Amino acid sequence: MTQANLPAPAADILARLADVLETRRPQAGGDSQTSYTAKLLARGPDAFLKKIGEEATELVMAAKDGVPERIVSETADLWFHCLVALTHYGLRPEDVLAELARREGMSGLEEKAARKQ
Ligand SMILES: N=c1c2ncn([C@@H]3O[C@H](COP(=O)(O)OP(=O)(O)OP(=O)(O)O)[C@@H](O)[C@H]3O)c2ncn1[C@@H]1O[C@H](COP(=O)(O)O)[C@@H](O)[C@H]1O
Repeated sequence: MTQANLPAPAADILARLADVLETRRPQAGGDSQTSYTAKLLARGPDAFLKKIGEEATELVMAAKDGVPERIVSETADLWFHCLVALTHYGLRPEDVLAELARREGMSGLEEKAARKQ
């Protein structure tokens, strides 16, 4: 899907998904019987952190195979589980987007060199 075909600005999609995930928290009454996210959040960090590891590995395998559809699908799975983790820790995709915005235009090589000083 190209940028032009996206149904809404990407940040809106992430924010809307995060809004849904917040309703799945145990404190918000998330129901493990009807929601995958609620089940994952109720099981605690070990459960969703393990999923992040699995999805990252699946993305690596998809990338090695070089099939674009699978790379996109596995990346979506990985992003979703990262959003579940952010939800647990009371963070939002906007926090990550702000960090990426802060880094915009900053060379990765310069940033790494600055870290060493
Ligand atoms: N974007 C997603 C999303 N991406 C992936 N997944 C789920 O992530 C799970 C993990 O994928 P796997 O390939 O590992 O499948 P699996 O072997 O069945 O997983 P496990 O049983 O081993 O955990 C699958 O059940 C997928 O359906 C998602 N589940 C939900 N969402 C979004 O979250 C919203 C809320 O979902 P619920 O909380 O389930 O209502 C949905 O409306 C969607 O917008």
